[in-house]
Amino acid sequence: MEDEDDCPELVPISAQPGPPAQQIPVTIITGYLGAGKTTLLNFILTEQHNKRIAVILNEFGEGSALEKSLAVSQAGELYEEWLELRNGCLCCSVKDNGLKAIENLMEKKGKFDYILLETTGLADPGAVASMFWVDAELGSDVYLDGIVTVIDAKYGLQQLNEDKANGLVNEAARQIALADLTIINKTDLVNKEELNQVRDTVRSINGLVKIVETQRARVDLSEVLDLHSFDSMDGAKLAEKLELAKPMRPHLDKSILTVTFEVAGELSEDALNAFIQDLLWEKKFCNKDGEPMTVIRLKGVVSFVGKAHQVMVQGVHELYEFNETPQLWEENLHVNRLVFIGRNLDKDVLQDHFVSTVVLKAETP
Ligand SMILES: Nc1nc2c(ncn2[C@@H]2O[C@H](COP(=O)(O)OP(=O)(O)OP(=O)(O)O)[C@@H](O)[C@H]2O)c(=O)[nH]1
Ligand SMILES: [Zn+2]
Repeated sequence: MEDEDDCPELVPISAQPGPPAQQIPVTIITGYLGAGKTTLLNFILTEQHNKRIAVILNEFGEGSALEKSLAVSQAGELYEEWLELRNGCLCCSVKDNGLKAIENLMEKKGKFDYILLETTGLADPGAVASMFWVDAELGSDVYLDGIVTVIDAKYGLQQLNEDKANGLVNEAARQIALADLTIINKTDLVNKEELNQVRDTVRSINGLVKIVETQRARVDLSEVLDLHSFDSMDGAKLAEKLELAKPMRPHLDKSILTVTFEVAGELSEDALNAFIQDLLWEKKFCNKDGEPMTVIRLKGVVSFVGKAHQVMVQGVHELYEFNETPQLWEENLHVNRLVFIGRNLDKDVLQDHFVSTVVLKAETP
């Protein structure tokens, strides 16, 4: 990790619990082509609310120098601003230009309360998410609040089932895997059975995700904004969410699924770092068929030896961090809860390895 050539994004970061008060939340809105992302953004922008919401639309065309429209809404009124992105790709340019532009704009126009960022239908929201996540830790004005994935009730299943060449992960499934909230939209186009199937499939991929169902993406704003999915406020909710994540049979071939386990005891922080790095970076773990495990999203609440407070684990692709939460452990009740969303995951392999290498002081609950 001292190696300058290493990608700096791979360095684990420890930070203070919760977002600093002055930071502005960013919610990433993703979803396959035509699912209803723009419909959702337009709905949010024109709804009456007391927030000044800025929207970044990532719908760029060809070419190098680009201007992007930045819609800002306040109390149902829309303003439009332009921000310049030099490279065609939002992922590469937003870090330098996009955030700068947002900061400049806020200097001119006053602070926004909220930023929504729509990614293109085929984008990997993980790439965009990790960028904001790291930047927030570097003292940026913004922090990542959550990833919202819109799925088409009628065509979503088909999109999730599409096989990708070379064993690549299907984008639609990846978007569901990373989601903190999934909006199943266009429920007017399906019957109850079809809707159940979509819901079950979403749940089988991502055992933690919150699901809402909409027509024309009309959703209660409180369901979408301020999810706090990446800060320590999420830790307390994890036990609750795990109740949802009952083991489900995968619906799709080679599909992404959720694996969770609970292990009582206190952990070695170094060993957990090694375990996660072997899993995320080195891809050392394989399932029983010898296929390497790929983790797309990782969450957990863990107990480190000598730490009275619960520690939240968060991971997106190869980036992860530990955050100490304000929550204290009860004596002899250190229940470590871990959630992995990804491909070729085998619970027994993961749990056995975790128990034998990471747990320092075991407990029998
Ligand atoms: N029947 C029906 N159509 C909808 C609903 N929501 C959105 N649409 C339509 O679906 C189409 C696609 O919606 P968009 O909001 O543009 O989808 P998007 O995800 O932003 O699409 P891209 O940016 O092209 O990936 C539009 O014609 C919408 O009017 C719905 O609930 N029911
Ligand atoms: Zn759109």
